[in-house]
Order: sequence, then structure tokens, then C-alpha cells
Amino acid sequence: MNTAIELTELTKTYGNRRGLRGLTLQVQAGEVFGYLGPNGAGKSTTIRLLLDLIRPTLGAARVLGLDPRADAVELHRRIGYLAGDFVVDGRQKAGECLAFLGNLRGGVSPHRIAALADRLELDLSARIKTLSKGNRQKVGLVQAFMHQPELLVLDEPTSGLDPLVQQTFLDMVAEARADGQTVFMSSHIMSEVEAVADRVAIIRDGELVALDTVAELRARSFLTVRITFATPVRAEDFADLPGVTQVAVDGSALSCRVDGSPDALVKAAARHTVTALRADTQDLEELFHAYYTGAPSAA
Ligand SMILES: Nc1ncnc2c1ncn2[C@@H]1O[C@H](COP(=O)(O)OP(=O)(O)OP(=O)(O)O)[C@@H](O)[C@H]1O
Repeated sequence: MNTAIELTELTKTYGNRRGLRGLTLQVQAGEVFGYLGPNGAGKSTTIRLLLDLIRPTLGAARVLGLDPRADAVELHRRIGYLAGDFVVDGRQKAGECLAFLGNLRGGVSPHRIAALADRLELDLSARIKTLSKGNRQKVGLVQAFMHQPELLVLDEPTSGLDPLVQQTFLDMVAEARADGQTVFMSSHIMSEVEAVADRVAIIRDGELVALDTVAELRARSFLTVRITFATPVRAEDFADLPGVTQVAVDGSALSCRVDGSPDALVKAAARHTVTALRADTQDLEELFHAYYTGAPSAA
């Protein structure tokens, strides 16, 4: 079994509002898959469909080769799930709650729970209702990871975590991957997904707008180049160069966008005396912002 999650034309309509439209994608077993999108894009809807917490209007999902509806009991045992709105009984102590959830999953060693709690700096003796949002999120993370499931489905797992704990979480994801577990995690923050994911899907308004490896997405980013010359230059000298667009000249200052190799631009610039040069790479965060808003640079 090489496909951990297979979604085919998955659609969820809420009344006349579409939560998700015709989503088709596959997550390979053993990969970390980042699922990105702005608020309301349909990330939680997708995740709830995987867990059979809601049912699709159209289309189908297969998870670990099984049907989320018919095989729900088996799947819930084999998946580690962290809900975006993770809630448990606040009167329980964190340790009691985790031991209870561990028993529901066929028993989890107290050492394993203690080791995860220690790593995340979670106080197992504290009552859940007294915990801060971030510490409650840690309870959610421990319960998702503790039984070493084949598949981790994590909805906004880092929400409320401070940067140090976020890093610990990313380490845990990398280790899960090294152990052969599959991770499907949603986020609206590119940088955290970029750090651990093999592939990334971006959804906007319930539709898939990009799906690629992190490396490929990075290769799609472009340079913004600004060159200052000793004497005024003409825009026409730079306008038709391969990969060079958005050429603007103001006296002796040139700015343009370069997609791919900057070789042609460098050679054209070398015909003049260059006094300053600055090239900024568009980072992935900007690229994602462009996807989120549907701006042309994402095309
Ligand atoms: N139970 C519901 N009833 C009606 N509309 C819903 C329901 N759940 C979700 N929606 C709508 O479906 C769309 C997708 O919502 P969803 O919660 O999946 O987004 P999300 O990407 O997880 O966003 P967030 O990051 O804000 O949680 C939104 O427009 C939302 O208003």
C-alpha cells in the first residue's frame, strides 16, 4: 500500500455554501504532506471528511486503503488525529485524560506519555481547565502521537504553541517520518510546513490551487533585480531579454523581475558600468500569499 490518502472529486456543500469543490489528490505513505490555505479555505472540512466526522456531498475518500465510513472504527485506531478545535473534559488532569485516551487505543505505555509530555514541557498533573491554550494544544499533540499511528492527521497543530515548542513539534514530525509514519498536516503558515513537508497542497475557496514538492515551489519563485548604472540607460535594452519582465527605468536605475536564469540580464547590464546591484528572491511566504489572494505572480 503506497497511497495513504486518496481523494477523488471530493465535494462538500453546506447548504448553498461550498466547503470543498472537487478535490482530487493523493498522499503517499511515508510522506509529510502540508495542507495550506487561508482561513475558511476548506482545510478542516477536508480533514473532517477523512475522519468520517462529516460526509461528502459528492466524491470519495480512501484512507489507508479503507473507507472512512465503513471502516471508521479500524481507521480511528490506526490514525492519530488532532482536531483544530481539540476539546476534552476540563475537569480531568492532563495525565488522566491521556491515560484514558491511551486505553481507548488499546493501551499506551505511561513511559511513552511521560516522555512526550516531558519533551513538550507539559505538566501531566495539571487539570486541563487550568491549562493555557498552548498547553491544551500539547495535550492534543501527545494524544495524537502517543500510539505511534501509521497516519497522523493534524489540523493546525502548532496553533497556540510558542516558537520553541513549535520547533519540538517539527522535530517530532521529522522523527515520525523517519519511522515510516505518514503525516497530513494543515496550516496557514508556510514557513513551518516548508521546514518539514515533502509536498504541499494549497487550497483557496474550497479548490486546489497548487500541489507540488517544496523544492519545485521554491524553484517557481523569482528575483526582483535593481541595478544602478553610472549613466542613464534605456528600457528597450532590457525589455526583450529571456526571463526578464516588468522592466522599469528611471534615469540610471533599472528594476525588473527575473524568472529562471539571470544570465541574459547580467550580460546586458555588463555593457554598461554598474555601480550597484541588488537581487531579492521572492520567498515562499510571498509566493503563497500570491496563491492565497489569486495574484498573477502565482500563475
Ligand atoms: N458546519 C458548517 N456549516 C456551514 N458552513 C460551514 C460549516 N463548516 C465549514 N463551513 C464553511 O466552509 C468553508 C470552509 O471551512 P473550513 O472550516 O473547512 O476552513 P479552514 O480552511 O479549515 O479554515 P480555518 O483555518 O479558519 O479553520 C468556510 O466558508 C466555512 O464557513
